[in-house]
Amino acid sequence: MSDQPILTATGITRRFGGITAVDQVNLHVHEGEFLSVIGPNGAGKTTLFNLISGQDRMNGGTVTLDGRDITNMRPHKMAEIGVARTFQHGRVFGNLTVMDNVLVGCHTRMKAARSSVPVVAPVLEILKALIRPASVRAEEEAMRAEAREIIATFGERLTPRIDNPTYSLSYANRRRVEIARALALHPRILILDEPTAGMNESETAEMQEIIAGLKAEGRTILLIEHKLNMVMQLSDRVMAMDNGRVISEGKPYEVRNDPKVIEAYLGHSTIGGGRPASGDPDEGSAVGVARTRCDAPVAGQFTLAGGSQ
Ligand SMILES: Nc1ncnc2c1ncn2[C@@H]1O[C@H](COP(=O)(O)OP(=O)(O)OP(=O)(O)O)[C@@H](O)[C@H]1O
Repeated sequence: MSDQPILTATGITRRFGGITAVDQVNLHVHEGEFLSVIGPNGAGKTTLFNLISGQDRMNGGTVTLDGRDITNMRPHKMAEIGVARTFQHGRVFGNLTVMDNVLVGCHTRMKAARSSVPVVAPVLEILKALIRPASVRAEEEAMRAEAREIIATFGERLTPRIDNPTYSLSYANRRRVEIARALALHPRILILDEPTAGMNESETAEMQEIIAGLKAEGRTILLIEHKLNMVMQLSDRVMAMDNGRVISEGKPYEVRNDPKVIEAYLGHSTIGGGRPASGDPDEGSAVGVARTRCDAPVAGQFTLAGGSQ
């Protein structure tokens, strides 16, 4: 792992009306590091990832990638420079085939490498598409070969369905396609938002194996995940959030055993989501909405997940 972080987020803040969903959060990830972000529902994890990857605009703070300021950069530009992400509920192009979804990732990468001279570059692109010289055909074939290789990472789940439209796939398979498309970007950093949400036990185990494989390749990965066993096994470092703030950070077992983290999962009975913008912690309760914790870790998972290393 290198000394310099690839990605650094400093003082990230996002308010929604009176709620501070992400409050002065600092985060850094080193090359080849696997960082997981955990926390109860409404802690601000997805909002934080949305801000880092350009899906949402922050009220304050900065993000740098390889030292370059990418604060509030548009998502397609983020993708071009190697910030690839998947979404909590999975997003694929339903009418495109598995292959074409993955090719979208490849094309984004190629586009980033091409000239962006106004007028001239688009005209050249159109001419090449019409004439299709040998170099273009070779490039397309190379991209298809690469896409097939990436799809093969998911074994027999996707390869037999490579020419099927993704709307016809199972939910789990659509999530696999989403990761395949992200990998086609050759990302500097791969951001996974609950990649196993809605999956059964065996699908979860399979996905964990694939993510472990990506980690073994030395990829830099940011993960949000409620399944703590998975977090414990995959992560180099864990950051726990609650009410928009980082409440604990460190080795997986340190964070898991941190009383503040246990309290965050067990101690709250009400939620307004983020910490009230006024800073008054009692105001959150005033919203008076029951905390939805359908897939949040429960007490048992803290003790089940590997004792007290
Ligand atoms: N677009 C939005 N408009 C208003 N409030 C929002 C918006 N997005 C998020 N929030 C609020 O911000 C807070 C943090 O939400 P966020 O989805 O980031 O939490 P989370 O930790 O990812 O939760 P979960 O684990 O349930 O996905 C919540 O109170 C949520 O209701």
